[in-house]
Amino acid sequence: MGKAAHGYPISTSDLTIEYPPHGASPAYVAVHGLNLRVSPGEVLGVLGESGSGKSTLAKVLSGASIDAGGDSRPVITGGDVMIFGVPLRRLSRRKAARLTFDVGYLAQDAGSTLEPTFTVAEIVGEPILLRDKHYNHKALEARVVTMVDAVRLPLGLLNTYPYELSSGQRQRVALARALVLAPELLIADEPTAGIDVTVRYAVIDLIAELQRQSSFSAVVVSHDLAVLRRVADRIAVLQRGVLVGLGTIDEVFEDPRHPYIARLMETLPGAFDEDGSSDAGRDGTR
Ligand SMILES: Nc1ncnc2c1ncn2[C@@H]1O[C@H](COP(=O)(O)OP(=O)(O)OP(=O)(O)O)[C@@H](O)[C@H]1O
Repeated sequence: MGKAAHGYPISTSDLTIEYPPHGASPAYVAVHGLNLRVSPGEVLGVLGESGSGKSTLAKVLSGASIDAGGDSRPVITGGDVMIFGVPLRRLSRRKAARLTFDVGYLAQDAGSTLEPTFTVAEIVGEPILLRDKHYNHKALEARVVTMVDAVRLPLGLLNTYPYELSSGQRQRVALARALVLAPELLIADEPTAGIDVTVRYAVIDLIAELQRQSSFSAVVVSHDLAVLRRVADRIAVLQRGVLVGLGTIDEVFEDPRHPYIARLMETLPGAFDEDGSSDAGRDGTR
C-alpha cells in the first residue's frame, strides 16, 4: 500500500457517519462533521460518555464496518476519512477487506467474543491464514508464539480455549490477534472494559509498551480518562457525535472551552492526580 508515503495514518475531513433507517427506526447520525488527524506513531485517545459515537467512529476507522456489509452498519454520509491515504467513503468491500489487514482492530468486548471453539493459538494465528491461506505452517507457529509471549501470556495457554481463561487473559489474546499482522495502526475500542479491576491497568500499560516498541499509531477509545492518561499523546472528546475538545489531556482540561468538558471535569473525581490515578472507572462499571 506504500503506507509511509501517505503522511497521516488517519485524516478525517468533515466526517459524518450515519446508521441507515432500519425497520421502524429512522436514520441516526452518530458522528457529525469530524475533523482530526493522527500522526505516525501517535496515540489518540477518544473520550466521551456512553452513546457519544466512540465505537461507531472506531468501527469506521478500522474498515470493519465496510468489510462486514449488512444494513445496520454505520455508513459515511458526509466528508471522508483517509486511512494511510485511502479514502474510505466509496471503498469497495474487497478493498476494505484488504485494508483490515493493515489496521489492527480490537473491537469492544473483543475478549469476550473470541471464537469459543478455537484454541488460543488458532485465534491468534487466524488473521495470518485469512490473509494467506498457504502461509508456511512453521512460520505461523513461530509468529503465534512471539505474539502470545509479547502480550505476556504463558505459552502453556496456547492450546487452551477462551472459557479456560480469565477476562484479562482473554483480552490479551484478543490484543495478540489484533497485532499479529504487525499493523501500523491499531484501533482499540474500550480495551479495559469488562476486565477485572486489578488487572485493568496492566492491559492498557501493555498496549502502551507494545506501541512504544513497534511505534504503530493508535486510536484508543475509553470513557475513562485515567486509562487514556496512561497511553494517549492527545485526546479527542466527543459529545453526541460532535468533537468538543482536541489536544493533550492538559490542554483540553486546563482551558475547557466547551461547557461539556467543564462538566466532565467535575464528574471525574481524582482524574487529575499527579500519578494519573483516578477514582473514575475503577469500580468496574461502564
Ligand atoms: N446499529 C445501530 N443502529 C442505529 N443506531 C445505533 C446503532 N449502533 C449505535 N447506534 C447509536 O449511535 C450512537 C453512538 O453509539 P456508539 O456505540 O458509537 O457510542 P459509544 O460512545 O461507543 O457508547 P458506549 O460507550 O456505550 O459504547 C448511540 O446513540 C447509539 O444508540
